Amino acid sequence: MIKVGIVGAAGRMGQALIRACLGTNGMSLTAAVERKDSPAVGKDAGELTGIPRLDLPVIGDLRKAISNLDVVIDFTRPDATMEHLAICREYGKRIVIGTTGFTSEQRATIEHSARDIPIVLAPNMSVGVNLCFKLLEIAAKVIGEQADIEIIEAHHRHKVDAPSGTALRMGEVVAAALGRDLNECAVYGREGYTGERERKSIGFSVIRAGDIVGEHTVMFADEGERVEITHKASSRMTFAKGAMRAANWLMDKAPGIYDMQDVLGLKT
Ligand SMILES: NC(=O)C1=CN([C@@H]2O[C@H](COP(=O)(O)OP(=O)(O)OC[C@H]3O[C@@H](n4cnc5c(N)ncnc54)[C@H](OP(=O)(O)O)[C@@H]3O)[C@@H](O)[C@H]2O)C=CC1
Ligand SMILES: O=C(O)C1=N[C@H](C(=O)O)C[C@H](O)C1
Repeated sequence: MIKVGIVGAAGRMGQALIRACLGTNGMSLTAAVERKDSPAVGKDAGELTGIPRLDLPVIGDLRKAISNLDVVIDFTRPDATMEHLAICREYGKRIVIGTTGFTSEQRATIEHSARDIPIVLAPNMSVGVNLCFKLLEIAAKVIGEQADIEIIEAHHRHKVDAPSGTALRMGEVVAAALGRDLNECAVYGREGYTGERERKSIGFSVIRAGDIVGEHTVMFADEGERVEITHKASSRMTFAKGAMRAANWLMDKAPGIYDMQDVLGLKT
């Protein structure tokens, strides 16, 4: 059995991850971790998730469990993930990171840590979104040069980072396929007297509303026609199952940084 520790256990994703872990053959939920002052600490991980008792109390410090884990799954906040990553590195443990919103310095630290431990880092663990990344590469190569490219994403009212990690990755995929640098061509929202659209810009629009789980559209708009590639998640279980797949895949991997394209065998 693969011994799994879930950090951010009381969160929206944490609860889905607990259910996904319990439903995955060969995986054993060994630790459920929250921040140390969370009201969830001490509560039963099953009851917290709305399922029967697991007799596994939520703990407030990953260090208390790390020696007994094979892999840590972290969907929390960037600063918290950096702390958990440091603990995994110290103890030589694998980590699957689903958190989004890292600064470029934090990303560099994650990449540096991958010299010592195997890491899956992916802004979206659903199969469908990862398939969309491949479709976007094709679309960008076929019509990207002449089309105006706009990325629109919508998420629930509680989401704290924008644009979503997935939308940013979509932008990176499209920009790379066209030989552009996203840092130079991205336009994040428009307001006031903007002037005409820059030909080679990639625009981002963000919606935060209600309980939307996660929706992404990339629009390639030419004159006379447009192509839209859209993904709509209707349940967080799609991300949670992807994270279990990533954790299982990571078990025999050497230290390094991997993403869901590696896990799903989509790298060309
Ligand atoms: N890669 C993917 O496929 C997906 C990625 N995500 C990303 O996952 C992250 C979490 O999303 P979501 O579950 O909706 O957010 P939530 O706010 O619901 O959950 C985050 C949890 O992490 C907890 N937390 C914060 N700090 C710590 C800490 N130091 N130690 C342990 N736990 C901590 C929070 O506790 P508290 O609330 O008490 O602060 C909270 O329970 C986001 O970055 C989101 O973008 C989401 C879905 C899919
Ligand atoms: O915060 C969320 O909910 C989600 N975050 C991820 C992102 O930022 O891309 C993935 C998913 O869309 C849900």
